[in-house]
Amino acid sequence: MTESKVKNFVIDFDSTFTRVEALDVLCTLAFENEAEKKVALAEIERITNLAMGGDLSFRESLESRLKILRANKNHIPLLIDKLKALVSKSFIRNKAFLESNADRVYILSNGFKEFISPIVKEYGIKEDHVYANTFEFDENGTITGFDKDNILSRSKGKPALIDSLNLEGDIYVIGDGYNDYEIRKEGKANRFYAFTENVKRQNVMDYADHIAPSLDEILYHNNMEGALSYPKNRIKILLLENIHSKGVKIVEEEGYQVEVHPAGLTEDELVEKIKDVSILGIRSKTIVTKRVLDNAKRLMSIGAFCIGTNQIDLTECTKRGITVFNAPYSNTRSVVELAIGEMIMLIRNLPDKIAKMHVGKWDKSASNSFEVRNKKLGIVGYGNIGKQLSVLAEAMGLQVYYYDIDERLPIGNVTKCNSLNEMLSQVDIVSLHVDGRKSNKNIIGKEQFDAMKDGIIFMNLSRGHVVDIPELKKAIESGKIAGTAIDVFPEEPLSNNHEFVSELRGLPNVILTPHIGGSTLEAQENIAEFVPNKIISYINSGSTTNSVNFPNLTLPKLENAHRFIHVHHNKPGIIAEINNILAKHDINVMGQYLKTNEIMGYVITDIDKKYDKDVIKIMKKIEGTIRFRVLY
Ligand SMILES: NC(=O)c1ccc[n+]([C@@H]2O[C@H](COP(=O)([O-])OP(=O)(O)OC[C@H]3O[C@@H](n4cnc5c(N)ncnc54)[C@H](O)[C@@H]3O)[C@@H](O)[C@H]2O)c1
Ligand SMILES: O=C(O)CC[C@@H](O)C(=O)O
Repeated sequence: MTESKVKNFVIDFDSTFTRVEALDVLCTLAFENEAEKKVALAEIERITNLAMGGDLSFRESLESRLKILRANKNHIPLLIDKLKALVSKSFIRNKAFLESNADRVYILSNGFKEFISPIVKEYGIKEDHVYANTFEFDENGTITGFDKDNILSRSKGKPALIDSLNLEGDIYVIGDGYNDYEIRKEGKANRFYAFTENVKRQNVMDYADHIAPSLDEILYHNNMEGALSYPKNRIKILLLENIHSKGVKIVEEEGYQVEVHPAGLTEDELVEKIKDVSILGIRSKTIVTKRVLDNAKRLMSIGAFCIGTNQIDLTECTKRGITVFNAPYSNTRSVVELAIGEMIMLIRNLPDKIAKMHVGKWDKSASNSFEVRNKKLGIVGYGNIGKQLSVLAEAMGLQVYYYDIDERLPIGNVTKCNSLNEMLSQVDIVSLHVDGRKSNKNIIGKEQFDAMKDGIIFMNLSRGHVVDIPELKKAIESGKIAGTAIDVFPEEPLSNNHEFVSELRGLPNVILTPHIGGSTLEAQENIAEFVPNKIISYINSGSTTNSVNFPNLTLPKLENAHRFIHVHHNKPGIIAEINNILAKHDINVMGQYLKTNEIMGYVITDIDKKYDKDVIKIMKKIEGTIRFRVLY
């Protein structure tokens, strides 16, 4: 068929316009007895799938399903109410499109007019554009069958009906079933979109001209203005390092194309993978280098599903207008609880005692075993974790000291120290909670171990590179350190299938844990909810609340406006230039928000719906522009 400018959209109803098969819902209404309902529903679903996959004629499938149903006229209003709440999300979103294109939108269904018409009417679809079967009832109102003369009740009814309509222009069929594809197969449509928002049938997708996970995708594919400036299914998100299923579910429900990988990736692997990725989700193992970012042409945002962001080249992200989000508090408590547990284990000399028990040695003695009460705990890095640790430690009777490079408000009765060595020389237990900045490499080395009291308990649950490991080993072997807990290492295996290699293996009274300070189910679940929601809010509205590298702007919801998002190098005059361009094009500004940091400026301008599209090209050309995006 040749393509014309007039586009007619022929839309299936069950599992396309609505999220469900209407007869399945009718079945749940018609059967009161649960056991019967279950059996009937399973049989109806089986028959529906046979027909939708093209393995059973539609007439046979309809007859069999209605026989099982034994539904009544009274069920129909209830069914309509249920279905109204089950319209597909992208159809609800694009109601305005359906209304304004009512002359070119048709519903073509093997379902029943009695419930389809009242539902689609609310979306502006005309009564005489609805083609479907009609029920037959007996004198008691029981549904006994359907109008056999209706062309749609016959096999290949859909192509025959379209043929009879003699529509002017192109015909684009949108549906989830083989019978929808048949219209194209019979040469009665220009294009068949396999609609997969609700169900995915491989044998239908295989025949499609285009697979459409939403109506937004179809409108975008046809260059038609829908509710979204960019369909979500075109946004690919790559989630690495076993991110909690809750996070995966959130981004799937948002409509993104999701790829999940259980382990971290090497730089080479990531360089390949990142090419078509718009959002990257990682934890602490994946190193996002400049080389990775050079290959990340579509990357808009990175989610660190953890606290630390030292594994990401933040400066390079900022230069490219890529936002980075993390979960700054979600696993704080988990780390603190582990630190408390470990300091008690170590001060009682438990790791060695436990190991002996496992080889049959009974070593009951109090030597080298102490209480933590009244001991002095030194915290290096008095940030979120350091502070929370100090609160719990004080509650257990420890005297807490801290050292931080920045000014930090002491909480409770803690003592602030003016230098690291001053603190190290007086405490019995030291716990590191500094951030992972590069300059923190080996902040604990020979000099610091020498400054410590003999028999100290030493713990690092922050970042591996902050401790000089060979010097730590010497301090353990010399007895300077009586007990050690290390959760983080300069080199960590990429996955559980790789060996853990460290010179700390096998040393006395040493607890080695595989970077699990934040690995509790509570923390992982919190993180998996927090980070995706920040990213989604950024993609949908431009809000950068809690971003690690962008100026933080919390924006109002976009309503009845277009939003221009302009990211630029922080230099004078850009906002004036933006506003001059808008004024020259007679664009009415409804709101404007600006925030800068030392590297970049972030300007959001909400404008009236109608504007000259050329302005987009001009905005992108403003000198110093890093990224420009339009939202509606
Ligand atoms: N083991 C785990 O599983 C796990 C879990 C969560 C967080 N972490 C790590 O724990 C660390 C602390 O996390 P947080 O949420 O408390 O971070 P935070 O940013 O709130 O606190 C870090 C503190 O360290 C201070 N600091 C930085 N360098 C210092 C130095 N050289 N000397 C003294 N103080 C210094 C900072 O000023 C800040 O107050 C981070 O490295 C984080 O990545 C590890
Ligand atoms: O879960 C992880 O991989 C990292 C945990 C921790 O180091 C963090 O930075 O939050």
